[in-house]
Amino acid sequence: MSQQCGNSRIAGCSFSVHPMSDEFVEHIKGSLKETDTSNVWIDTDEVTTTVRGEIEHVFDVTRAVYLQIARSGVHVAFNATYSIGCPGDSEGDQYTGDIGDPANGLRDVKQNTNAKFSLYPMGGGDYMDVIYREIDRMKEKGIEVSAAHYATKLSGDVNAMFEGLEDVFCETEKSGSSHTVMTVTMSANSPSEKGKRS
Ligand SMILES: Cc1ncc(C[n+]2csc(CCO)c2C)c(N)n1
Repeated sequence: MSQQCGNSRIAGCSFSVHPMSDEFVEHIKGSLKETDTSNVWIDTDEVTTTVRGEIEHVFDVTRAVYLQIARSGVHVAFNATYSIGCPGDSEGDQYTGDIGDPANGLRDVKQNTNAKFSLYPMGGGDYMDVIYREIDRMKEKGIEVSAAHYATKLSGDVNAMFEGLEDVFCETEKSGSSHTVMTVTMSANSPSEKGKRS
């Protein structure tokens, strides 16, 4: 595999979903099958799925896989690392440019979700200013925001959450970060949500 950075601003995400159910294999394989992945380069192995392409398609696909499972009511956890700037290879470069609109719907599914995210704007200077500015952007999306160690905690509607995170990622990139990394951990239908006790 080439270790050279590609020239294109291809985005990517390595992510996993963990449904807390005996039927986890069906949930994982089913969600990947139900999701339209035609606008991204995709590879699934025993640990994660990696998607690469334009930012809007990377977010559309990761949101859809998570939502396919979350909307069934099963408790599901999601872990993702989004990156743009120095992918280290050029796999998927054919998925860059104007290749169409996001292919997955599910935009009107109403589902509450809790998450923590961490933003790493590299190479632009003033990284803490960028992080504080982008946390405020999540508040403007109507997402409840609170502090956590090494991350920011988020709570709210899942589609607003993904929209906000996509905006954060885009705006960080646009405002001068040469390599942006964002980690997200998310959970839906957690039993500990009810009354926040267990
Ligand atoms: C999005 C996503 N991609 C891959 C895995 C890894 N994985 C764990 S069990 C399983 C199905 C049986 O092979 C797979 C592919 C994951 N958890 N989530």
